Amino acid sequence: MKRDNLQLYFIMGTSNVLIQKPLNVLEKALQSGITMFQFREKGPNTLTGQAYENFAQECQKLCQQYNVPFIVNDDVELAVKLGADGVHIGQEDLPVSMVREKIGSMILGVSVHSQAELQTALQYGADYVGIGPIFATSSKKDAKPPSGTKFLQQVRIQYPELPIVAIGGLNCSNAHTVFKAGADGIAVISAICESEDISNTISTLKSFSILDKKIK
Ligand SMILES: Nc1nc(C(F)(F)F)ncc1COP(=O)(O)OP(=O)(O)O
Ligand SMILES: [Mg+2]
Repeated sequence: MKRDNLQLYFIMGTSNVLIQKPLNVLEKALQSGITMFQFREKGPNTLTGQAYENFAQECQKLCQQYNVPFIVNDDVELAVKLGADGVHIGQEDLPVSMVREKIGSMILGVSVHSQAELQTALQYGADYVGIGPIFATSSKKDAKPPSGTKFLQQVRIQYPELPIVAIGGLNCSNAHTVFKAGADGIAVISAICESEDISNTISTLKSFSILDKKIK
C-alpha cells in the first residue's frame, strides 16, 4: 500500500445510500477518482448471508476494474475468502495480533484513538491507522466524541512516515484542516453517498491534499 492510496478513501454500505443504487454510487465514485474503497456493511437492515457476500463481490469486482484497493471492514473471514486487498479493524473487533496472523501480507488498517492503541497497532504491523472521529459523524451510531485534530497532529509529529487517514464528519468545507494537520488522506461516507454531484465532490475533496502539498 502506498500512502497516496489513502488520499480519498470512500467507505460505503447499503445503509449509507438513500436513493441511488449502492453499486451505481460506487462506480461513479471510482470513475471520479477515489483512491481506496472500504466495504462496510453493518447496522440495522443491512445485507446478511449470501446477499451480503454477493454484494461484497460486486463491490470488489468494480474496484478491480478501476485498480482501486478493496478493503473489508471488520469481517476478516470474508476478506480472506474473497482475496480482498485488506481489512480494517477497530478496537471492538478481533485483536490486531490475531488479524495480522490470519491475513498474512494483506493491507491492515486499524482505528486508533490513543497512544496505547497506536503502539499496539504499530507493534503488529498496521499498514495505516485511521484517526477520528475528527468531527461529529452521523454515519457511525456508536462513534466516540469528536476528537478534533490534536491527536492526529501528535501522531504525525511522532511518526512522520506513518500512513494516516482521518475520518469523521469530513466534507468539502472542513477536509482541508486534516490535511494541514498531517493526514495523508481522508475517509468519507456521507460526503459522497449524499452528494448531488459525486464527481464534483470528489475532485474538491482531492484538491485539498494536492493544494496542501503546494502550500507546505
Ligand atoms: N471503519 C473505519 N475505517 C477507518 C478508516 F481508516 F478506513 F478511515 N477508520 C475508522 C473506522 C471505524 O472502525 P471501527 O472503530 O472498527 O468502527 P466500525 O467497524 O463501526 O467502522
Ligand atoms: Mg470495526
